[in-house]
Amino acid sequence: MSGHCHTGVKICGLTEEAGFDACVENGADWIGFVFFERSPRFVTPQHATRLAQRERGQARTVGLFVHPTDEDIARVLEHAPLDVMQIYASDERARQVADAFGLPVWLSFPVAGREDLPQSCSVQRMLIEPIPPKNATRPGGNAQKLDWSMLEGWQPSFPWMLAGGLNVGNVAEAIRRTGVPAVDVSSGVESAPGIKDPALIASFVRNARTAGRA
Ligand SMILES: O=C(O)c1ccccc1N[C@@H]1O[C@H](COP(=O)(O)O)[C@@H](O)[C@H]1O
Repeated sequence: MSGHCHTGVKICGLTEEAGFDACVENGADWIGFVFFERSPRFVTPQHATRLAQRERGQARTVGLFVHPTDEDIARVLEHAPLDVMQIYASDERARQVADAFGLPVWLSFPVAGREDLPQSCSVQRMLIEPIPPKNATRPGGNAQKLDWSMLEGWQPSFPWMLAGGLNVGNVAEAIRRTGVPAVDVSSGVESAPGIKDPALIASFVRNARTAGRA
């Protein structure tokens, strides 16, 4: 399944200038900053701001939060110019965050099977990804792939995005099989945890765009 003219691409977990610039040069739609201290991609709000102040092209910035308090979010927004907040939280808490901060919110939504897929979306977008492994130290960014067969024929009426274990070699197949309108990647475009590889970013964006047009 496909037929989209533009598959949205988010590159998540930028920590350094070369990776950030590669996102911009290759036309990524969203650039993600991880505000979760136990991640190898963690950045302070000040560091994210310094990166975001570089040329941003068409890209918008996404701040990733894991079960944040309002204070956690406010502390980041004091410095970092975010366009979107991606959060790991309950549906109700995500709605509260959207109301409190007036920014678009994407809700990370881990699923194990087709029966877990959301029926509705009370924020701006649902980010569908796998449930993390039992011993994982973070809820995402584990290079773990979802079983895409559960998404075949799924056509929700709300915006969604696919994350988890995507890379240069499999993103086109993921888009073709699921018809997903936007994809999100972190580990798959890295040379080491937290360090993005500009050449992999270029190939990932190109492969996603080509598949979306097919
Ligand atoms: O990237 C992280 O370190 C991270 C930490 C905590 C929560 C989420 C995190 N990443 C998100 O998970 C997806 C999938 O990552 P991957 O491509 O499988 O490595 C990533 O795009 C982030 O949105």
